[in-house]
Amino acid sequence: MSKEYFELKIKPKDNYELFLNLILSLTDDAIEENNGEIIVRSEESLLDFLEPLEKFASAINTKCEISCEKKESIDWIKKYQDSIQAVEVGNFYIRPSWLEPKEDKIDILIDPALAFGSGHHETTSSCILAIDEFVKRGDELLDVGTGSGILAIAAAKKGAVVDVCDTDEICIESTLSNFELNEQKINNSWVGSVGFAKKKYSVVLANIIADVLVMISDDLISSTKDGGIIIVSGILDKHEKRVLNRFSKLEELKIIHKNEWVTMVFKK
Ligand SMILES: C[S@@+](CC[C@H](N)C(=O)[O-])C[C@H]1O[C@@H](n2cnc3c(N)ncnc32)[C@H](O)[C@@H]1O
Repeated sequence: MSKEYFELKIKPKDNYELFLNLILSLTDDAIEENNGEIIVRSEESLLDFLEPLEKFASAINTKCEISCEKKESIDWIKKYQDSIQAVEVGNFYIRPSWLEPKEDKIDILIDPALAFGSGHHETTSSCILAIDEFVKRGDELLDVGTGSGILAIAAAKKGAVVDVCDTDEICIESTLSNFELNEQKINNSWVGSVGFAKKKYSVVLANIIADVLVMISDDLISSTKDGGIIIVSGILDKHEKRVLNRFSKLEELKIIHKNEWVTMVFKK
């Protein structure tokens, strides 16, 4: 991509069609028409157009504003990519594929997409810290509301055997492709919630809003093995007590507060 381009602007008082036809006959570059103004942009110089256009305007006795400016090109893709930052959470480094991995960190690749879960949100990063602390090699784990699959990928990288579910089909598609991108294996996945689980897990994760957690709390508990771990997040602190009440029969292992968000870890 060239660093500069030329922008030619022609705004005739009248005889607009005559100017437009002339421009169309002079250039193959794309032409923008905007409120009676004709704009041509090109990486080639358009300065040579100035004189003929001025002569044409005078020949047909039409007032016309004509200008040609050299402008700096903007690499929009690079600008967009620069706006997406990698994020470091405990031992994990979560990055888009155009950034380099970080030495001594567990690498997670997530490219921006429609599904939630880039690692930047407080709830996701708190869950990752909880996974780092409580998930062990060989754990059988269910990630409920997997979104981009980021938490399940973190758990798989710690050696867990992971199942995922989400009520949104796009999230399951996104999770499957992110598992491939991260060269990780997924054991099972389904569109739907924890109610469709066919076995009990040693770890059950759910980063969903408080109202949904309250609604599915019995299913989350019954899908967890005795002695297993439940990690729930997505809870605004004003709903903390309400969610805690639903898990009050379990042992409370850890409560993580990050800004106004709460993450809870229980043992069944
Ligand atoms: C906040 S996102 C969490 C994404 C990812 N796990 C993370 O931690 O970044 C919540 C996800 O839960 C899904 N979801 C909402 N209600 C659900 C339910 N009842 N059962 C399963 N998934 C649900 C949404 O589609 C969304 O993908």
